[in-house]
Amino acid sequence: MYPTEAILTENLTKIFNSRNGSVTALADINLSVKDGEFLCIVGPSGCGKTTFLRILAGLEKQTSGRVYMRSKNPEKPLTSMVFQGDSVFPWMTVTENVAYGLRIKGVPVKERRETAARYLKMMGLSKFAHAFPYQLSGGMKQRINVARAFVSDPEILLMDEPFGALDEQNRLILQQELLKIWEGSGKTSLFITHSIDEALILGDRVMVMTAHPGKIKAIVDVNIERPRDILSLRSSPRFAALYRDIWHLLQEEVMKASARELAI
Ligand SMILES: Nc1ncnc2c1ncn2[C@@H]1O[C@H](COP(=O)(O)OP(=O)(O)OP(=O)(O)O)[C@@H](O)[C@H]1O
Repeated sequence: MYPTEAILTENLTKIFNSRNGSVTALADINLSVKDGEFLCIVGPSGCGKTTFLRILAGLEKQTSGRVYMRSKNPEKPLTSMVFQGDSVFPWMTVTENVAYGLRIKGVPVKERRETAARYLKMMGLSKFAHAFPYQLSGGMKQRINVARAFVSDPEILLMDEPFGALDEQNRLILQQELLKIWEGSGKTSLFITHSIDEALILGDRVMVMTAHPGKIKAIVDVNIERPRDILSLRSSPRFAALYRDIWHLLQEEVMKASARELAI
C-alpha cells in the first residue's frame, strides 16, 4: 500500500565517492513525517543533515534506500528549499526576489505583485519592497529567503539552517515571524539547526543525528502547545527538561565529530 505520511524514507543511504575514497554521509535513515508536521533536525557538523534535505529536494540522489513524498496537489510544487546563508539575487528588488518563483511559473504580473506584497507584509519587509539586497542587513535578506519559499506555496518546506548566520536578537525576531507564518500555513516542514533552543521553539519533534555516518539517534517529541510564545516557552520547566534530554543525546556525538576532525 502507498504510504499516507507526507514523507517516508526507508533505509536511506548516501555514499559520496571521490578521488580520496568514499564517504558514507547517511546510513539507513528510516523516518516518517506526518502531514503538517514541523520536524527539526540537529546533529554535529558533517553528520549529513544537508545531504538529507538535498535528497528530499531532489538535488541529490541516494545511493540506496527509498524516499516517498506524498503530493496532495499536483498543481503545487512538492518542495521548496531555503538554503544556508545568503541566496538572494542581488540584481533584483526585494519584491522581484520574493515573486521569483511565481514569475517562473508564469503567474500574471498583477497576481504575483499582490501575493508578494502579502508575504512581504507578513515578514515585515513592506517598507523595503523596492530596495535592492545590498541595501539590506543579513536578517532582512534571510526574511526574503523565507518569504520566497512560502510564496511558491510548496507542499513541503525544507529549511537548511536559515538563521544560522544571524545574531541572537535577529534570530529571535525571525523565529517569531516564522512561527506566525508557518502556524497559519500548516505546511509540512523540515528545519536544520545547530541550536537546541531553536529546535524546541519551532519543532513538533526533534530528530537527533549521530556523528558520521549520519543515522537517527533519537526522535524527541516536543509536545508544547501552539500557538507558541517564545519568551514564556523558554522559561517553562518542560523546555528546560527537553533541552537537557537533547543535549545529553547530542553531547557524545559532537565529541565524536570533533575527535574525527582532529584525526583527519
Ligand atoms: N558532494 C560531496 N562530495 C563528497 N563528500 C560530500 C559531498 N557533500 C557532502 N559530503 C560529505 O558528506 C558528509 C555530510 O555532509 P553534510 O554537508 O550533509 O553534513 P551537515 O550535517 O549538513 O554539516 P554542517 O552541519 O557542517 O552543515 C560530510 O563528511 C561531507 O564532507
